[in-house]
Amino acid sequence: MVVSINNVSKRFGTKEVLKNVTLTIPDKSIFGFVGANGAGKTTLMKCMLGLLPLTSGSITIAGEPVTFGQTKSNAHIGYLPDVPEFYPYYTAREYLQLCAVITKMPKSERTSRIKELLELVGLSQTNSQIQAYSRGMKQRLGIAQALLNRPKLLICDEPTSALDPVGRAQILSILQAAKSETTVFFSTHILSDAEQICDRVAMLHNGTIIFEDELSALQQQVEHQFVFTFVQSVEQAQSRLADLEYDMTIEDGSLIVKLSNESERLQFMRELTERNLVIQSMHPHTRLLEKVVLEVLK
Ligand SMILES: Nc1ncnc2c1ncn2[C@@H]1O[C@H](COP(=O)(O)OP(=O)(O)OP(=O)(O)O)[C@@H](O)[C@H]1O
Repeated sequence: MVVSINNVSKRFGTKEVLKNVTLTIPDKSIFGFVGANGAGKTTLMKCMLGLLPLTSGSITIAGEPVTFGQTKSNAHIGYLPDVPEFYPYYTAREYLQLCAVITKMPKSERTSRIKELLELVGLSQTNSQIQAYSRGMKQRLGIAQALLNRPKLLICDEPTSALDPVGRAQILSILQAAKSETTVFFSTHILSDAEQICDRVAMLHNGTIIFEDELSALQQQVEHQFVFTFVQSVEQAQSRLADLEYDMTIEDGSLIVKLSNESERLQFMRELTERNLVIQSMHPHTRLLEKVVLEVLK
């Protein structure tokens, strides 16, 4: 386990922001840390970086206990804050060269590591100064900087939140590629981002972890579920199908039906035709985290 968070609580005055949080993060995985704004995600990340003292509990990173202030454990961490700051008049290459000097990277490694990282984040062909960068480009440079010294853990605070869909997709694919050399821990309030790349997901709600699981285990919960909308109202459709023994529920104006195999799906289509129900749309259920979250919070 690269990270072990044991019973961590954090209070600001009388306000308890983290309540007995326990999490372990396996090596070389992508761990999605999901929660609404204000849930306490940044607070936990700052605790992992030794930037905030814990009220109680303990955290270990790569076997090293985290202490408040100058913590040795930070030697194993690369960190991308939600709004990374750079020297605006440098190019990406110059900036990474400066970081390599500051962090005392051996000279013999610098050129090849910087080349490798610029390629990873798609900035190898960009020679403009950072001041001309889009938000997405700055986030990508931030990832390159965080990965420079081959950390065992990459922590990213809401790396996709401020980006358009293309920028978000680029960041997600970079994080996925980074997994071959490090463990990625990233926070987000965008459930579909976590769903796309995470091996494991934990959800923080009001300072408490309300679920934590392998994404594949969550996926099983919605496997074989299909979402139908009809020309008729969903209530009408449900009542016309009421005599059949399908597992059906209504969600947001759609009918969710469990159809476990091809013959069940074909039979269901026949039933729809026989009952004069006209399909407007049909697709597999994919919003699984949203569904799990709604169920947990019910
Ligand atoms: N230094 C502080 N003093 C007092 N309260 C704080 C402090 N830092 C954070 N908080 C409070 O703790 C709660 C959790 O904040 P935090 O920034 O950890 O949430 P978050 O999940 O990262 O949300 P966001 O996505 O909006 O950043 C918020 O109510 C915030 O106001």
